[in-house]
Amino acid sequence: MIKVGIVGGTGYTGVELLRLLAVHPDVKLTAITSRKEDGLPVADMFPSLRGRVDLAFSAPDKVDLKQCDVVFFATPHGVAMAQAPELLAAGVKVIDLAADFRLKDQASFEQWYKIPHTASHLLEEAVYGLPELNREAVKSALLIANPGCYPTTMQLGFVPLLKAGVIDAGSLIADAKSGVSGAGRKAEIGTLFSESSDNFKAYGVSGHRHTPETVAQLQRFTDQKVGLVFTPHLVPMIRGMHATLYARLTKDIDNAALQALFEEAYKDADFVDVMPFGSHPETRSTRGSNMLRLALHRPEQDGAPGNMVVILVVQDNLVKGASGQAVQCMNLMFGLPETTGLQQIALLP
Ligand SMILES: NC(=O)C1=CN([C@@H]2O[C@H](COP(=O)(O)OP(=O)(O)OC[C@H]3O[C@@H](n4cnc5c(N)ncnc54)[C@H](OP(=O)(O)O)[C@@H]3O)[C@@H](O)[C@H]2O)C=CC1
Ligand SMILES: CC(=O)N[C@@H](CCC(=O)OP(=O)(O)O)C(=O)O
Repeated sequence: MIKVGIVGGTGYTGVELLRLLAVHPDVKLTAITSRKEDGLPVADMFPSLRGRVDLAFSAPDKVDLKQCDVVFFATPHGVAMAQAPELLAAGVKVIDLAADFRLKDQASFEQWYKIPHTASHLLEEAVYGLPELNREAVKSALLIANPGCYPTTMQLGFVPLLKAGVIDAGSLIADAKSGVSGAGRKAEIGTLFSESSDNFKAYGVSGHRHTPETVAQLQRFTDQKVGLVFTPHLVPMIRGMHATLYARLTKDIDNAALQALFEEAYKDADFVDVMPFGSHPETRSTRGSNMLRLALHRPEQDGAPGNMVVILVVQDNLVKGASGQAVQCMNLMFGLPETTGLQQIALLP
């Protein structure tokens, strides 16, 4: 059994890790931290876990995380970088759901996250945990930088086209919407019911920290210089993410060949569903599951196939966009089948 520790067990990605790992056949939950809830049985805070998780939260300084085989950090940016060096030195694998190790460039991290990087010597060794694009590296990783939720949708949507060299990499557009759980469980005015329900707004339009992360990753797949306009929105739903991606075609390619590019790219990907051309994936078709669904469209111009391709991508921000993806990485790091414990079908309605 893999002994698992979770730092930040009371947040949304923390409890999502608990939901998935409590029924994972190869995992023994060993330590779950919370600074505020030290001593409280986990199932007292989350009754959905009654009978499944019999641990109590421990303050981070009261628990020896070095007894674990792997520690997940479901914490704000900056927490994992403080503890990862010691854990790695003790032979413990680390999966950070925050951004501490996502950007290889320290200056870029410090510019976007406004905190000094205190473990920059680990940036090079950290592996970006997007298995569909990085599977072999994930398998041998000791330190995983789990992608942000928006970057997962953008990369899985754009990469097959970039790799094939059929689009202009310099003019990518991503118009994405997230459920409110994407902002975490901490109290904030913007996520109050009366602020976020019956309302719809864009944010971070002039610059969002997921842009440099996504551009850096997309750049791995093309010699062209990547340019991305990314506009995130907050929508009045709890879970779910929908991205509408736009790319300008530079090659003469028909719709069947476009579709074939995606089917080929994801033929071995259990968690990417390439839907029939022209489909309209719904966020609820991924709710609670680790599946990301996408579909291609080619709007007509003057009665002929136009030169823009539109990719619709949906996922659950807390599962494929965070905790499910982190468990997918853990499975690969420990030599398990990638899908272990992640076979849930989405909840409907
Ligand atoms: N929500 C989402 O959809 C996604 C989130 N992420 C990333 O995952 C991480 C966690 O997000 P989320 O679960 O939403 O956040 P939450 O705000 O819901 O939870 C944060 C957790 O971290 C703990 N925590 C806070 N500060 C510290 C600290 N200094 N030391 C130790 N523990 C701390 C909190 O518990 P306590 O205060 O009791 O210690 C709490 O359990 C973030 O970095 C986020 O950016 C990534 C992808 C998607
Ligand atoms: C709705 C909402 O606020 N979403 C968060 C993204 C959450 C996440 O994936 O991001 P990080 O791990 O990079 O912080 C945001 O826009 O910052």
